[in-house]
Amino acid sequence: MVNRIPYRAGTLGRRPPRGGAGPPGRRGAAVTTRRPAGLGESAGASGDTGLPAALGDHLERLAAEPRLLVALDFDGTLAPIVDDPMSARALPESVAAIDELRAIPDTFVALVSGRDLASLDQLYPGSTSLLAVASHGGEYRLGEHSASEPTEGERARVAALIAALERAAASVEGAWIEPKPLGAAIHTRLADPNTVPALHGAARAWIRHSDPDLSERTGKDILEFSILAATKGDGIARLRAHTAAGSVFYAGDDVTDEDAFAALESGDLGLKCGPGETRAEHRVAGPEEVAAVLRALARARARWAYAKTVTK
Ligand SMILES: O=P(O)(O)OC[C@H]1O[C@H](O[C@H]2O[C@H](CO)[C@@H](O)[C@H](O)[C@H]2O)[C@H](O)[C@@H](O)[C@@H]1O
Repeated sequence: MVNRIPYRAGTLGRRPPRGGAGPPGRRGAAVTTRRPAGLGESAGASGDTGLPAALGDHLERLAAEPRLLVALDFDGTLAPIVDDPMSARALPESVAAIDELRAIPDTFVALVSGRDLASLDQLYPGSTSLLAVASHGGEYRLGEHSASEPTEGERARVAALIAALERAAASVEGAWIEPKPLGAAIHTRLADPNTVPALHGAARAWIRHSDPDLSERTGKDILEFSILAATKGDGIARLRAHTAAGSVFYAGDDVTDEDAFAALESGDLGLKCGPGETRAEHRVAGPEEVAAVLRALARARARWAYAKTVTK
């Protein structure tokens, strides 16, 4: 039986099973803390940041942008991947750099996540004072503006989806369902990988038969379905328009972040975190290295802001 213990007080939620449900060696395996090629090496490194020269130069150019948007994926980018999604936390070094950035005039920081807005707010202290795009572009909070609540009909579709996925996951040890306001996700990080294709097949068969208009997304040990087809690329476009930013920095680690990278324009900076195919221009090894990049960007941006005040 799948473990289904409520884990989010006051909202729908499930906690993944604890204690050895997963295949050997899976726990924590996704986090890479290795120094990326070029980071900390002198050859080709940029100034005193230790970053690869191309990345360091690009950060310097971005730092001098009159209006800058820094948009950041949460899981796997700010927060190392963990077994229990509600235990994920952004690295303190990244939070410190974000706080520095958001204090600089004409510098906008946004979280862009597949999580729903409520869970993002629960995990990231101070998130309510940042711009946010959640549910892979389906929910957002841009100052006064936020996405409308799902209608009664949409809620009924989501409830039917959740019930179907829970039925499908019930017999798969280690699999569990994360409900969201606009859909639901099947988590299989703790399941035997051999059991996953049949579970995904059963879910997709129900969707084909019962609600073929649902959109599907894949990610790290996760398969998600939503009543909205919005993407993180839509989120970037919305954020760019809202902030009137001249350039965008975006960092992300997973498949759905590719939609955000695809929405970047000339001069913007895409940073892929970790392995895997990407259309991002730059790459680092993991969340620790993302923190180093954010720190470098915050310092460069602060220098730029200071220089602007003294030359006025
Ligand atoms: O867009 P993101 O902020 O990266 O969110 C993507 C999904 O993140 C969460 O799942 C992932 O992280 C979990 C915690 O590290 C991990 O256990 C899971 O295997 C990953 O897929 C979150 O639970 C999902 O709702 C997000 O869509």
